[in-house]
Amino acid sequence: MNDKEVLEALYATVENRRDNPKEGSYTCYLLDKGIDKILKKVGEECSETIIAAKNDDNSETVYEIADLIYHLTVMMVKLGIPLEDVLAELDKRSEKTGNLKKFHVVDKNS
Ligand SMILES: N=c1c2ncn([C@@H]3O[C@H](COP(=O)(O)OP(=O)(O)OP(=O)(O)O)[C@@H](O)[C@H]3O)c2ncn1[C@@H]1O[C@H](COP(=O)(O)O)[C@@H](O)[C@H]1O
Repeated sequence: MNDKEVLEALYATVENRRDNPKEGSYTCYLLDKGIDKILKKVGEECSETIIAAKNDDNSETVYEIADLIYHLTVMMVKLGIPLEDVLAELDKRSEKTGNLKKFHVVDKNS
């Protein structure tokens, strides 16, 4: 899977848990608890990411960023925010500053 597909697969999994609840699923547990619980988890994972980054522990920081992205994805699904909206917003900013050209980045996702 390329980077974009990884995010799309995660988003689709969370939507699937919402539409087809599964016994023992942590995602279902969070979605059932509601938006306040999900936002609390986003806050916690954000703080844990900051602590790991401050400790100069890149492997722990990567782990915490992944936790944060997962909880943000649950939040997006709960709020009905499509992944495409976030990707489009990032893409718009990238076009504005010409990032791909400026840094000679090869866009492997296109
Ligand atoms: N990416 C994740 C992911 N990242 C973190 N977590 C869970 O997030 C939880 C966070 O742990 P914490 O210690 O902070 O929280 P806790 O004390 O267990 O629970 P709380 O009472 O604080 O909510 C752990 O249970 C992790 O397993 C995730 N759970 C699921 N996914 C993805 O969602 C898919 C479906 O998972 P289920 O919904 O569990 O089937 C998985 O295949 C993954 O792709």
